[in-house]
Amino acid sequence: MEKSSNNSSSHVLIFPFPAQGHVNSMLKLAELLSLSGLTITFLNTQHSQECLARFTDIKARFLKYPGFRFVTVPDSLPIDSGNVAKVLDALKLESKPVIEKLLIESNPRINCFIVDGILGFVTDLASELAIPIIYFRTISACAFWSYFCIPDMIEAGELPIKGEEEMDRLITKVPGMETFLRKRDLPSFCRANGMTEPTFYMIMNETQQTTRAQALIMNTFEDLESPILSQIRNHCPKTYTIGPLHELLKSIKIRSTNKQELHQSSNSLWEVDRTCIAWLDNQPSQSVIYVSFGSFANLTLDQLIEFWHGLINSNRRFLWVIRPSSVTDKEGIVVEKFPEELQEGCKENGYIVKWAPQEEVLAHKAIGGFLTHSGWNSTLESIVAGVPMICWPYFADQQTNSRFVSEVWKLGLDMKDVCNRKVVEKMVNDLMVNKREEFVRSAARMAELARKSISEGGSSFCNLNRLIEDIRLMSVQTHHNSQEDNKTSF
Ligand SMILES: O=c1ccn([C@@H]2O[C@H](COP(=O)(O)OP(=O)(O)O[C@H]3O[C@H](CO)[C@@H](O)[C@H](O)[C@H]3O)[C@@H](O)[C@H]2O)c(=O)[nH]1
Ligand SMILES: C[C@H]1CC[C@@H]2C(C(=O)O)=CO[C@@H](O)[C@@H]21
Repeated sequence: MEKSSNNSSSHVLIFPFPAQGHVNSMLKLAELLSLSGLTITFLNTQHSQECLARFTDIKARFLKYPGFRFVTVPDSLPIDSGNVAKVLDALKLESKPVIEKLLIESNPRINCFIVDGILGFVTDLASELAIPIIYFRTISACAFWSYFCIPDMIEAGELPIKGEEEMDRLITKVPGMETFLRKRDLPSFCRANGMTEPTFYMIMNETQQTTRAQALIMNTFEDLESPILSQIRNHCPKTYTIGPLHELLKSIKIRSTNKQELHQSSNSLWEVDRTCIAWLDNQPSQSVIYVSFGSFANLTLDQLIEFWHGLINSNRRFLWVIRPSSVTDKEGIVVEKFPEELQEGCKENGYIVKWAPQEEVLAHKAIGGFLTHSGWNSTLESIVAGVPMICWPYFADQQTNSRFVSEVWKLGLDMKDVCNRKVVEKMVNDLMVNKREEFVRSAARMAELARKSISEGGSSFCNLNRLIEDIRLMSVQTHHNSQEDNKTSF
């Protein structure tokens, strides 16, 4: 990546939705842009910033970039999957004055605003000040495209879904997915109970607003989602695919430091328990299934027990991330202490942590499979590591991602809408033993394509350079505009 001698005037404001999957990928983009010499202001909520400061090396890491600074906005509401629309309203209230001040008063002037694709409320503000805005939607292209087609599905009567018996019916109004996308594979908010919620309308509207942005950034790569990307580009012609971002960042950092090995930095909002790496070191090659449901998903105690029996009955080794406060009883009360017999049963073949160094875990030679909620970062991390998946999608984009993992990319099995010990046991054994060969073959092929896309000359590598060049051009343009403004005001 070339550093420009004329960067000082290129100042980018970056603003993620305050949740792990979003902050993680937008920080990676921020680091890539910093490496190219751009000036970056990264806007976090107080809570995200405090967690990052406590549990990661971000302070030291970003100190290396003289043009980089963090700015915080006051906390809104705590994030959970049940109150997304309310969280957004509160975030809007808290962050708008801070953003307005940054856009008007920053020196050097902000000449590009990269905002999370679900925070479109800043678009009017940016456009009033003639500041170019780029959306970064942190989900897959396939999930984005199904959100985008919701108005067409409603018009055709395919939504709302009328009952459970319709769930396996194919959707006809998402171009490119007619042969495999069932109603149950649409983002969870499209389900009967979700469509009455404000979150459904909020996400549908945010997605439609994407066409107002100057450009769209996606953490994906052309070889993975090219037919869907062609559909998206009919509406958002300037779509930069720059994923898998974590691998692109790693390879550019390795190149720029001339080191073969890189100390893995995390962007975790939880404390990472590294003891699991020592445990993995003592396990046979490809023998362990890694189990993690990301940062939003909560399990009921009944579901936890089904997974637990399924894993133990499979006789496979497992490493399981159980986030603090992520299991509740029938009344919705958090369960922190699990039944004794479950803990006993785990001792022989399992290891449990509250939060793992996931990228490193997936790259470990002992890992042979991933039981995942199909969050987009986890899916990409698994693809890069060549690890096949069992998908148990929890909400949002995950329902669509899991369909692509199983039906389109053939990288694993989809356990959507089922949580039963017999099914868990069977799927774990299918993934790890019975059908292993076919999954490992396609996973290795896709990992190779991912690596190609981020290496020099690859699609994501080139798109990142294009993005950087376009941001530099924006700074020339906004500089010119502000001089014109000054002329008229004098
Ligand atoms: O023990 C753990 C568990 C997870 N992670 C990391 O946390 C991130 C989790 O991201 P993701 O897999 O995308 O899941 P969520 O945190 O649930 O992400 C939210 O944001 C994503 C991006 O928009 C969406 O795709 C998801 O559906 C949404 O739930 C990944 O980078 C993981 O490596 C760890 O480091 N350690
Ligand atoms: C808070 C969730 C609602 C939808 C968001 C999203 C998206 O971009 O559509 C992905 O996953 C979740 O983190 C967000």
